[in-house]
Amino acid sequence: MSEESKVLVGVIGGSGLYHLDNLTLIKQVNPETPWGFPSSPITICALPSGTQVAFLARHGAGHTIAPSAVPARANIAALKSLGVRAILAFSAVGSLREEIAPGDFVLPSQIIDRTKGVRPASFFEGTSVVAHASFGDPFSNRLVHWLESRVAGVLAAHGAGAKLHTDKCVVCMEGPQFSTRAESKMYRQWGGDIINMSVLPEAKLAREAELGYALVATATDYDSWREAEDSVTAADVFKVLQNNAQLSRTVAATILDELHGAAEEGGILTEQVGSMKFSIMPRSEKQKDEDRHKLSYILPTYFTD
Ligand SMILES: CSC[C@H]1O[C@H](OP(=O)(O)O)[C@H](O)[C@@H]1O
Ligand SMILES: Nc1ncnc2[nH]cnc12
Repeated sequence: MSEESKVLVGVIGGSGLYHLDNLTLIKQVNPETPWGFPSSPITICALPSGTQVAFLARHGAGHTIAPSAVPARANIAALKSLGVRAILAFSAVGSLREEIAPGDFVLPSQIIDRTKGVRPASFFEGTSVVAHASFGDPFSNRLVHWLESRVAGVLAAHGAGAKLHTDKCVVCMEGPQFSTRAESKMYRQWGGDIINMSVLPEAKLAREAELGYALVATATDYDSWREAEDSVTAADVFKVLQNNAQLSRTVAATILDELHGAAEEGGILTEQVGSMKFSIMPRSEKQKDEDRHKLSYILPTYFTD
């Protein structure tokens, strides 16, 4: 692949976002990774400038994969295998705060994990290699900061009143059922601002693969904490999903070129590179060659003999 045709940015589309706009299809690829196939074939497409990006639908092109069954390891590994350095992940979320209205965008900076251990959450799981990734800042701070003014600009121009909220905390629940009212209120007390079923283990796996990762969340509902209101239903979510997805496409179409071009600037795309160096327990003869080979798929720097 020539320097110009590198695919540096990957986009993961969530509920309602199954394609991007204004792109020319280059090809579809479906890499079989050591963790299986991704949710759907990955579309490599070109922006009008020629810049290429990779797009992957988290729940499959026809939304056939439930949040607990998303093959997140294969998704992240497949994007990494294409040369992607950073991922913009879109997600439909419930709001746990009055000021975050349906239709608003959120760039969270923290996560509370309420998944139930049923999702494979590490590339090292089941191998003879042990690693403890640093996850205190679960998103790539510089990338998130870079996005703030760009997303705000798009919302000001095209958002019809949609606001951008930053420095918020996303609760990731297991689902597929929505939360009880008691849980929804508890998450607010814990400091949660928005809630979804998808950011984990995606963000953890991106970190293990040394990829930049930011979540662009769009609020669809007020979950179930408001006493006087009905609790959230999927129908409530669907009502705003299409609008949110269209605005997300506008965000992507507006910023992807500049983001790709920013690859060399201040490590916006590469701030996680090197982060696993001190997370992997030192090599020992007890580590199996086959496991090291498997891990070389995502971390060739550390696992190529
Ligand atoms: C359709 S409502 C619940 C569903 O929507 C969100 O999906 P995504 O994050 O992929 O946009 C949420 O996480 C749940 O999976
Ligand atoms: N209320 C909610 N809870 C969990 N995930 C969601 N995705 C959209 N709305 C949600």
